[in-house]
Parts: sequence; C-alpha cells; structure tokens
Amino acid sequence: MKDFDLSLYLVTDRSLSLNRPLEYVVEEAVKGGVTMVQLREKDCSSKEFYELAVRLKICLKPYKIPLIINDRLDIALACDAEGLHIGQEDIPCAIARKLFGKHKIIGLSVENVQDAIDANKLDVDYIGISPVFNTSTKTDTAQALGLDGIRKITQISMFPSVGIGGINTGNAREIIQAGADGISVVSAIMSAKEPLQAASQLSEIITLSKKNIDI
Ligand SMILES: Cc1ncc(COP(=O)(O)OP(=O)(O)O)c(N)n1
Ligand SMILES: Cc1nc(C(=O)O)sc1CCOP(=O)(O)O
Ligand SMILES: [Mg+2]
Repeated sequence: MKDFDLSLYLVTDRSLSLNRPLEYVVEEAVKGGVTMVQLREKDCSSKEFYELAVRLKICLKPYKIPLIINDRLDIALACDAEGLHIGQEDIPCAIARKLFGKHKIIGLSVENVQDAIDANKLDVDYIGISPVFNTSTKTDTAQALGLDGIRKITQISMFPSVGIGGINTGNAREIIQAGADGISVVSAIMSAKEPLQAASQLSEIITLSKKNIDI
C-alpha cells in the first residue's frame, strides 16, 4: 500500500525562494505541515537537478515526507525518489510505470475533463488538476479550470486529486470544498517570509475544511 497524503503538497521553485537555500524553505514548510514535496526546477542542469534531489531526499527522510520529482524519470530513478510527477506532454505514464516500478507514486496533470477520463485508464496514483486559477508562477498553462472544473473532474476521476495554480490562504478552503483531496502550491510557501507559518496556516485551513468546520 502506497503511503502518501496529498493534503498540502509543496512544489519547489528556487527562483521564488527569496534567495534562501531550498532545503531551508522545504524543511520549514514540512515543520509547518507540508505532506508531500515535489522538486520542480526548470532552470537547472541535470547534474544540479540530481544533486538537489539527493539533498532534498536526505532532508525529507527524518520527516517521512515523500519526495516527488517533476518531469525527470531518470533523476527520480537515480535518487530513488518516492515518486514522479508527469504532465500531458511528458514521458507516457505506461513507460514511466514500467521503468519506475509498481510501488512508486506517479502523479499526472489533468487539464480538462477528457484528460481525467483518459487518466482513469492509466496506472497513476493521483492527479493534479491544473491550473485551477491563473498564476504567474507558470505561464504555459492550459486554460484555468476554476472551482467548477474541480467539481467536474473530481466527480469522474478514480484517483485522489490536488488542485494547483493560484492557490493561497484566501481560496484553499474552496478547493477542498469543491472536492479535491489537497492543494498544491509554489509561491504561497516558497515566497512566504515565514514558510513554516505559511504552511501551518494552509494546513489548518485544509484540516478544518475537511471536517467542514467554519474558520
Ligand atoms: C501537483 C502538480 N500538478 C500539476 C503539475 C504540472 O505538471 P506539468 O503539466 O507537467 O507542468 P510542469 O510542472 O512540468 O511545468 C505539477 N508539476 N504538479
Ligand atoms: C507547477 C504548476 N503547474 C501548473 C499547471 O497548471 O499545470 S500551475 C503551477 C504553478 C503553481 O504555482 P503557484 O502556486 O505559485 O500559483
Ligand atoms: Mg511536466
């Protein structure tokens, strides 16, 4: 049984970390309640990506937080990450599963209802519903799905899901209420002055939203 909790999923971007070391921001975020971490560094050599992955793996191990690698199956294999996140234009899921193994976590981005229907035939472990809202963190996104998109996709998907794109303390509750199992954020934590506090606030909102308790 794969053990992972999508509730508060941090996706990294060093360019948004206010010049702080990646491990510092990630560890503070984990102390604040982040439940999954994805290494997503688009502006990086393979060597640097691998070294970052190894360092993050060491940093996350004591907290038993899974490390997910964005895009790069080779790096995920090389650092023995717990998971890989792929998008619609990345390596096909069936190939990733064959090479990565059945015990590893594979996440897939879905950008519309048809992607979610197609994903139901694939061996994935979760879906990222992307993007929910417009965001300046990633500019080459599909059209924003909004909360209605989350409702439609979570109703037909066989898999647990996270919403991603433009999510913060002001709208996290709505994402959970619309049916997602968790939220995935970059800037709301990476660029927070106090990542621990930012993660802790988001974590509390998610916990209360799941229990349907007003904030
Ligand atoms: C949790 C999560 N959801 C969606 C994405 C986006 O993946 P992708 O569409 O492959 O885009 P890039 O992140 O590779 O630019 C994600 N990374 N994580
Ligand atoms: C990594 C990523 N993927 C997206 C997608 O729509 O596929 S949006 C995104 C970035 C989300 O950043 P922020 O939390 O700062 O809005
Ligand atoms: Mg990708």
